[in-house]
Amino acid sequence: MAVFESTAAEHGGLSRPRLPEISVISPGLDPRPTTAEPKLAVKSGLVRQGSGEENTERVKVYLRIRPLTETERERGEEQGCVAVQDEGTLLLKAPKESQNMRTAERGITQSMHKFSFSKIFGPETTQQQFYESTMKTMVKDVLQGENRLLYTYGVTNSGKTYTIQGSGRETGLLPRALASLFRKLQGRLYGAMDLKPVMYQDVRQLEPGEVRVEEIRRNSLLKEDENLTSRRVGTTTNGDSGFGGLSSTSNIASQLEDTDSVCLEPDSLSHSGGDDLEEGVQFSIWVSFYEIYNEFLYDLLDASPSLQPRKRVTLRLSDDKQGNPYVKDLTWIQVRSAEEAWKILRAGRRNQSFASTHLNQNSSRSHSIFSIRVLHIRPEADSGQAMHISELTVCDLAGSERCKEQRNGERMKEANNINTSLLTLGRCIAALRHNQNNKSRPPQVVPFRDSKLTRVLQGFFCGRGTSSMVVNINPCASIYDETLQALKFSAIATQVRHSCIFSCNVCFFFFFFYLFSETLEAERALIEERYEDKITNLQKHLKKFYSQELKERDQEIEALSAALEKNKEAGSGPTSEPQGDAPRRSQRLTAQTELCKLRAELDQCRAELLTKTQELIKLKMQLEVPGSTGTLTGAADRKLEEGQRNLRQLRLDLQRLGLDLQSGERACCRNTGGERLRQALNAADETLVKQDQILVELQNGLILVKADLRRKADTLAQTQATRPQLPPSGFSAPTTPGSCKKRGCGAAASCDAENRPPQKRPFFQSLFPTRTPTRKYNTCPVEEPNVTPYSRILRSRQRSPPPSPVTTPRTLRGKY
Ligand SMILES: Nc1ncnc2c1ncn2[C@@H]1O[C@H](COP(=O)(O)OP(=O)(O)OP(=O)(O)O)[C@@H](O)[C@H]1O
Repeated sequence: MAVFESTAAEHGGLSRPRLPEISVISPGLDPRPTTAEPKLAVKSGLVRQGSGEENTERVKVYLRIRPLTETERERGEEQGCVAVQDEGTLLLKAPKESQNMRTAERGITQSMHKFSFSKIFGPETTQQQFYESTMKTMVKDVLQGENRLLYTYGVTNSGKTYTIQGSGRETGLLPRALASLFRKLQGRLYGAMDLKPVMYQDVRQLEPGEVRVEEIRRNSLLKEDENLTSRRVGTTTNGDSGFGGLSSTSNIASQLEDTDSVCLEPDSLSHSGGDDLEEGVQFSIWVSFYEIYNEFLYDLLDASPSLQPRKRVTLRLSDDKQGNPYVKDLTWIQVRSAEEAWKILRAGRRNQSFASTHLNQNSSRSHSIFSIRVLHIRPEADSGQAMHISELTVCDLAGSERCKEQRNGERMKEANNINTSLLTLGRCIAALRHNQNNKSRPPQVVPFRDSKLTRVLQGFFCGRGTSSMVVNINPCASIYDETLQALKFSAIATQVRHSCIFSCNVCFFFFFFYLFSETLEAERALIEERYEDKITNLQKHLKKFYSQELKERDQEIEALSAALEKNKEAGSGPTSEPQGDAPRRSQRLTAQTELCKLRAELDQCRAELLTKTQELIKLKMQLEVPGSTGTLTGAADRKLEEGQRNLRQLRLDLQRLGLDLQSGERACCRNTGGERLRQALNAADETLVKQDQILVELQNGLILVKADLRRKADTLAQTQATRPQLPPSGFSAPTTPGSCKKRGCGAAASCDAENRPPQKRPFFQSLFPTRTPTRKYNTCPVEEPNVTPYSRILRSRQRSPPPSPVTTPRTLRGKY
């Protein structure tokens, strides 16, 4: 079965919420310090000036495995899933019931994992041994002016609090560090009352008078701790301190039972005296204690049990003049001995958030941060220049755990916040590692600001100090999967080197870049807002302008439409070129209407022409005279010939009219020849007028001929009367006196002529009907000298009867 070394080398970007299941072996990333790595010159700081990060130490990551309890053994939790291979290598083997084993059986993950650490401490490791290997050096560094951070990380119930604070006589790292610190400072402590408030104010940016307040708090806390210690005897159940119901004094009391004074092994006190301390420097020790609970900061030293229950005051994070974050208004208390500091720690612990979970009856529900500040003072020098501060911070992180296993809503919320802040810590460490290992690539932003925890610890990751990590694990098989995740997280930390000045600058750069980005973002939002306003205004104005324009256009269109309609109504035809389909259609309709009118007129003309033709035919028939009367009818023949010519001419004109009408129709269909149609019609009208004139002339000629003939007939009759003779058979007495009223009595003559063949019909019989000598021929020029035959004919022409419904000849009709 393959074994993989979990170095988390493949840990992706910052956005990946989960650590990779399997990491690839990367020999070049061996996290263990080698002998070739140079040791730092402690005095000169964390890194030597001008040195690169390659010369800096890797972050120390210690692993501590807690022993199984009897109960756990009885439950069968010991399945050999955690095995120490050597001093720095741990092997994890997934137990059967674990999720990891299930996924491994499906071939998704591996069932065995190998991890490397700076040093691994097994279950048999004592508190003293652990202190000696981890924190002892750190205390020494702090006294020499360095800043150090130690934090514990692990699953809940894995021994973090035990490691830091201890239990019973098994005192943890912190009390041992305090004891060691004060032992080393024996005879070098600066008197608290002699410390000028202004000196501390310069560093912490406190208002004058706060130191005095802190003195009062210190005394109050120390007094309360004494009261607590005296009350502790017999106190077992009353766990609520009145601060949110989260503290459990009984548990704390039981933890700290019989530890009224800090109990230390003789070894830890062996390094007494300040051999390594600078000559002439005196020291003042101040402590603070606060917790991060549900992403809120609470001062654990800002409470007195004698006070009534009240709402806890949250602290704010701020940045000092150098851009380093610090907790504003945090209580710092000067302590003069390890015992005093320990008492203050215990008093503060009473305010810490604890709760009972399914894994730990007294589980820390918050990250607690205890800080020791060492003021380096030269009494003979100016206070402002002589003072230097170093810090030792010990952070007991809350344990990571599965949220789903929390049935209580409050516990679930706590677990969520704990896991989120731990995840952010992991992201920060991963980003630091990425930036250190990939210098050619653009640096990633380290998300210190994403959680309160990473923000308060930021300075230690950015060159203001070094950090050491203690990973606590519980070898119980039932929490194997959680342990595996914690170890994967810690594997990333083993890849990180302590940040040098450059990294610090990079971090500050990130910080300022972040701030700058935020400022830019705010400005961008502001500009966007302004421009949105401007755009809105512009849109409003444009809308107004264009609506006005449209309104005016509409009005213009309406006016034009009205004018067009008016023109259409007024115009007799298409006077202008059609524009668009609608006008063209209307012009076509107008032309068709006119065409209909013209057709009607033409029909009327035809009918009249036909009538005239018939009349002419009749006249022709009437004018037909026998050869003996040729001398009398010569003029009539000439007139008749002329009439026939005119008739031909009339036919030709009619033909031309038809053609014109046809072309007019075509022009009308094309909708472009309205004018031509009009001209054609005018021409047709003119033709008709001419024909009328010709007809009138013809009729006049005929009348003249008739009158002439009548006169001659009268003369002939008178001549015959002088010689009595039988009247010719062609003459008959007039039937009625008024039968010849019209046009030379042609109708009466035609009545007789109908029964005879035309060529044999006597011309004069048809022209002169029989009448009495006293005939009432009102058109007689003798009887009516004012009424000439010409004027009568003209009158009759003007009063011509309406055209008879004579059908158009087929030949003509076919043309249309
Ligand atoms: N190295 C050890 N030797 C003996 N007992 C230990 C050791 N480590 C832890 N324990 C015991 O295990 C229990 C759980 O330890 P602790 O409370 O320190 O866990 P924790 O990780 O702080 O839990 P949480 O995160 O829930 O606060 C305690 O009873 C503690 O005394």
